[in-house]
Amino acid sequence: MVATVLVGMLCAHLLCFSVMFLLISKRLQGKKMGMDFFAMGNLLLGLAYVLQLLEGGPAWSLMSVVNHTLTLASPVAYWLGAMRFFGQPVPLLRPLLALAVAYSVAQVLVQWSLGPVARYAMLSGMSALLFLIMAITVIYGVRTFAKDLHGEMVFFAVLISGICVLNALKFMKLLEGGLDALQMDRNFQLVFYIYMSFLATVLPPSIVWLILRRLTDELRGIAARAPMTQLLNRRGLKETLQLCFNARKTEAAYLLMLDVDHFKRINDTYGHQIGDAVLCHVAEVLRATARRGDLVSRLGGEEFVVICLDTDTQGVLHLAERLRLAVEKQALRISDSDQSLHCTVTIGVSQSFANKSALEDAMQQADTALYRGKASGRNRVELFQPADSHHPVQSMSSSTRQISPMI
Ligand SMILES: Nc1nc2c(ncn2[C@@H]2O[C@H](COP(=O)(O)OP(=O)(O)OP(=O)(O)O)[C@@H](O)[C@H]2O)c(=O)[nH]1
Repeated sequence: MVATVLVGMLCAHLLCFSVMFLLISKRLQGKKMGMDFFAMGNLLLGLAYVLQLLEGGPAWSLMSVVNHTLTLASPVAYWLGAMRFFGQPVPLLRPLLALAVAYSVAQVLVQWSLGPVARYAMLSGMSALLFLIMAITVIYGVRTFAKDLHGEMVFFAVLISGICVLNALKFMKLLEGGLDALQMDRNFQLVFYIYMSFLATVLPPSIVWLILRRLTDELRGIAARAPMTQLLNRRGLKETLQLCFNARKTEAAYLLMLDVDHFKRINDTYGHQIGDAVLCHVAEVLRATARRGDLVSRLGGEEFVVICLDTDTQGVLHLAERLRLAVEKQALRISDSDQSLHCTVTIGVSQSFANKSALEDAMQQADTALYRGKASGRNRVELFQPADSHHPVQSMSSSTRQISPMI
């Protein structure tokens, strides 16, 4: 009786969460992250338990063959769903149909040649094997494809190992005690159903949590980047810098402010579309030339900021010169024409700073040095000098800046 109630509740859980997964997958539209596959996994397992309730006990019937096939197909659907979640474009229906046909034929052959115990043992053995492979893959994922989901993956590995062990025990009990081991109210079967009910309650919210994490990470990524260049924006720069200082990855940082020279002329001569292409080109050159770990951002207009971590004054001046040279040397080919467009940048470099609250000061310093560079002829690197604070270089509006030909 207790076991029947447990299995009944298990069915209700599985089928309700199947509908919920389906609704979420519809809501996610194009990028379903495997939710439709998880819905299918829950549906197959839910139907398998419905058939088990209808059967009552071990029997050789079409219903039993279908029940076993559905039971084995559901972890395969979860498995494929997990692959989808991690971005693999795997199909669902064809593998499931192939499995259903192959496993149904295998059941008939095993029942006919080895008897009913062997057929039930085959289901437990195959399930244990599937869950073992799943647990190993999840543990492998902690170190490779799912590094960012470390805690969640360990949690899944523990849960999957539990069901793997229970299926292995069932396999052995069947070999030792025959079909009697499957009586629903036996202690082992009760433990089995309690664990399955626990999984059916805990796993779906955990999967929804994974989806939520992916979505919020994506939203945070979108909010932290400028759409045109895909570089960090001001908000993204501040957040990433804070993370670097929090993780104590860096003791001190330098801020480089880069401004495209005579950018207004580029816009006026070639139009805003080419102006935008120049900004994307400069962004790409900066991204490719900066060191791994340096933070490259566009704050707006034709101004870029690079934050260099783990270096000293000599190192940052060297890097700034490398960036300046890279922009000067790499021309942008204008599409639909043989022309290529050269541009240059002027770079102001701040003094070193060691926490996020000093960021605004560092920007001010780099800005002051940048304007000194503009006043001194552009296409150059200028380091902020403490004396600049006493005799600040006047910020020049575009109308008072010296304009020299550059294209
Ligand atoms: N195409 C394009 N133009 C932009 C964008 N943001 C700002 N601008 C233009 O960039 C130009 C900046 O010009 P100025 O600030 O006068 O500076 P400049 O011509 O680069 O001269 P210097 O900085 O003194 O060398 C302005 O004409 C802005 O309209 C953008 O996203 N795309």
